Formats: sequence, structure tokens, C-alpha cells
Amino acid sequence: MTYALELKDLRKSFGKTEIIRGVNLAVNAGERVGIIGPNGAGKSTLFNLISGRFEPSSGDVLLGGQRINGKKPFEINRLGLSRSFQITNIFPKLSVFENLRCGVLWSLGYKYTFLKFLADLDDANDRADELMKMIKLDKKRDVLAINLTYAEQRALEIGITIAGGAGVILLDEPTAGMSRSETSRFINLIKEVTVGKTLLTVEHDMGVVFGLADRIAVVVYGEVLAFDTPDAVRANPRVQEAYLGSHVADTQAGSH
Ligand SMILES: Nc1ncnc2c1ncn2[C@@H]1O[C@H](COP(=O)(O)OP(=O)(O)OP(=O)(O)O)[C@@H](O)[C@H]1O
Repeated sequence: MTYALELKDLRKSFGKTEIIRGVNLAVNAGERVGIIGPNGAGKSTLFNLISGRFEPSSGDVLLGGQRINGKKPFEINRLGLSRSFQITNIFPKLSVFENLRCGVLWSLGYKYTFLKFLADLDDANDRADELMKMIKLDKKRDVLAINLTYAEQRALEIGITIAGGAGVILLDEPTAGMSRSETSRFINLIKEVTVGKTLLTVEHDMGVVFGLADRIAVVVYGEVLAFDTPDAVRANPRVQEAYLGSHVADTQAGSH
């Protein structure tokens, strides 16, 4: 069976310290996976290994069965994996439409001539329009990104992330900094725009991860302690002991 994304005995050391310590994870196509764990557990490092920002010390990362470790982030992107960052990477002085069109054109690659660029432009315009509707910013088409609300900027960021049509999407704390009502609306938006795609998110907010993920990977000290459905993770005594205890108690008390 080919997985959308597979990590095989993945390890990463910085100096003498092993931060990722033999991670195995197999994600099915179309699955939504939330990665949770205490501060410093290695979640961001894992994302950096998957997206090609860091090279693993050993082990493999497979995208659709193809080994991608050692490849550059842009090469991995062209192979169908797209990542958004906690820090938004939108162009503040471009409009919503222009930002999305840049995302589309970038995904087509740098290696084209001006004539090819012009030929692609019509398609890029159509695709940017389509994305704008998906992220519900069509009424803000010509507004500069800098003048959007924070939640709108995050939506734009997601639009840019999915612009190239990647099948595997990595989102780093997509709802960080949002109010509660913005967060629940945003979870729905993420679900809508990633239908049919494979989604990995790093999350601190338990409400978000339990609302969004089909399966949750609990990372503790660079290892995957559990990888299971939200209910099974909630009920897992090892997870409760190592990490979730207080959150689970809160959740069960109905505080989210
Ligand atoms: N480039 C680096 N060089 C050295 N150490 C690093 C580097 N990147 C991360 N680390 C260390 O690896 C460990 C895991 O960090 P990482 O950022 O992956 O954790 P995290 O689970 O994402 O934490 P948080 O929830 O706080 O974002 C930390 O101890 C961190 O100091």
C-alpha cells in the first residue's frame, strides 16, 4: 500500500542531541492528521524534516511512495507537498487577488519564458479567482493584504498554500492568535478547502485538533507516543500520563 506520506525510522540530531528519535508514521491519502505534543517535543523539527528545510540524520521521508529526503523544499513542493508557516508569508503590499496569483504562478515554476508566462496568465487568473472564492475573500479582491484582518490574512495564507494544487498540505498552528469564534469558523474553512487532500497540522489548541483531525499523532521527546483517532488518544493512559491529562480533564468538563 502506498501512503500519501510516510516517515520511516526518522532521526534528527543537532550536535550530540537527538531531537527526533526514530519516528514512524504512515498517513493515508485524504486523511487529516493533527500533531500534538508538549513544547520542545520536536513537532516543528518534524515539519522541517518533511518539508525539506532540514535533512534527516537517518531514516526516510516518502511522499506518495517516493523518497524525498535530501531534496530542496521547492523540489518537494513541486512534487505535491505544500507548507504554510506560523509566520505568514503573504506579500503585504499586494492585493488579495495578486497574492493568490503569485502563489499560482510560483507553483508553475520559475523556468519559463516570458511567452509561456503570458500564456499561463489567463489560467492563473482563473485559478486565483477560484481560490479567492474558496477562502471566502472574493469581496476583498483588491484590498491590500496589509489591510485585511488577522483571520483574513491567515485565510489568504492558506489560499496561497493550496494554490499549486498540492495533494499534501502542512499547516503550522493555523488558528494561532485567533479568537474562539474565528477559530471555529476557520476550522470549517480548513476542512472545506482541503477536501480530498492529505492534511497535517501542528497544533497547541486541543479544541482545534480534536475538531479537525481524523487521527492524532502525539509526539513526546522526539518519539510518537500514540497515533490514533481522537477518541482513542483521549482514552490512552500513556498519553494522559505523559501529556494530555489536564487538557483531557478540561475537555471532558466541557470547557471547549
Ligand atoms: N536548528 C536547531 N538547532 C539546534 N536545536 C534545535 C534546532 N531546532 C530545534 N532545536 C531543538 O529541538 C527541540 C525540539 O524543537 P521543536 O521546535 O521541534 O519543538 P516543538 O515541539 O515544535 O516545540 P513548540 O511546541 O515549542 O513549538 C528543542 O529542544 C529545540 O531547542
